[in-house]
Amino acid sequence: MSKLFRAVIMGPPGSGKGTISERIAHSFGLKHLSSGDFVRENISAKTEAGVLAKTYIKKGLLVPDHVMTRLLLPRLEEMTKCSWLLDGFPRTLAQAEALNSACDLDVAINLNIPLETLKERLRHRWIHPSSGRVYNMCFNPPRVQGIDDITGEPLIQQEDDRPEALVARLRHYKDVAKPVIDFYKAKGILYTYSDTETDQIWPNISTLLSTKIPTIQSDARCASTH
Ligand SMILES: Nc1ccn([C@H]2C[C@H](O)[C@@H](COP(=O)(O)OP(=O)(O)OP(=O)(O)O)O2)c(=O)n1
Ligand SMILES: Nc1nc2c(ncn2[C@@H]2O[C@H](COP(=O)(O)OP(=O)(O)O)[C@@H](O)[C@H]2O)c(=O)[nH]1
Repeated sequence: MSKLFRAVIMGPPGSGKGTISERIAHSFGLKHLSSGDFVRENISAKTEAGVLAKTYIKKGLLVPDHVMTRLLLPRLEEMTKCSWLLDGFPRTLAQAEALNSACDLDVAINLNIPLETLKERLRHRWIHPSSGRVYNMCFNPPRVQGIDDITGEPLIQQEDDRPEALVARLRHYKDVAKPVIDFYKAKGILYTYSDTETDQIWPNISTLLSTKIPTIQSDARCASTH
């Protein structure tokens, strides 16, 4: 009997969610769903939820739960034949509860990375805004400094990746993420990884997923979005 695999990945800004999600998508053929990318797509397409979301993001605020769930859940409901990994959602307990009513998760990956490491990584993070591709000038630099490998377009640094902004973002993250972590712990699906290096964490995540995913038939595997 084929079974679809559903996972979420959580962690503070800079913890490596995007980087690890790409590795998981590539190695296990899951679809990587980035909630940040969904938000950006909706803003560009000027959908009702996108227009609303933009008013919050412009002020540096999180998009309210009802807007995020309105934006995300219909997309998930379309993916009835796909195994997926959701990155950046849920961020709050209300989002986790809404997701729980829509589908059963198999695994919640939680990245627990020291503050100093996060600061250092985000200081060197460069982004290709239209695709969401992420680089790090030390860990995975672009081929040409300041230029996206695929499109040749310029890379940018995000204002809120500055160390001063990061401390406030992290404090907020801890407050809202704690109940979500407890929610998944109580369900028995939480897997927490603590280290300063993605390359140390990755083999452990890969081992975990190898034990969970072989039962999934190949027709339930979907290509990555990137
Ligand atoms: N559950 C979510 C997901 C996203 N967003 C909004 C706020 C973010 O500023 C924006 C982009 O989301 P990303 O996850 O791409 O970006 P961040 O910079 O917040 O995340 P990180 O630094 O963890 O990669 O979308 C939100 O409010 N709630
Ligand atoms: N030095 C270093 N940088 C890393 C490591 N893992 C990820 N990065 C970089 O750190 C930044 C944050 O990673 P990202 O995947 O965007 O994290 P997210 O905010 O949780 O999605 C990016 O610039 C990555 O390229 C690592 O092990 N070491």
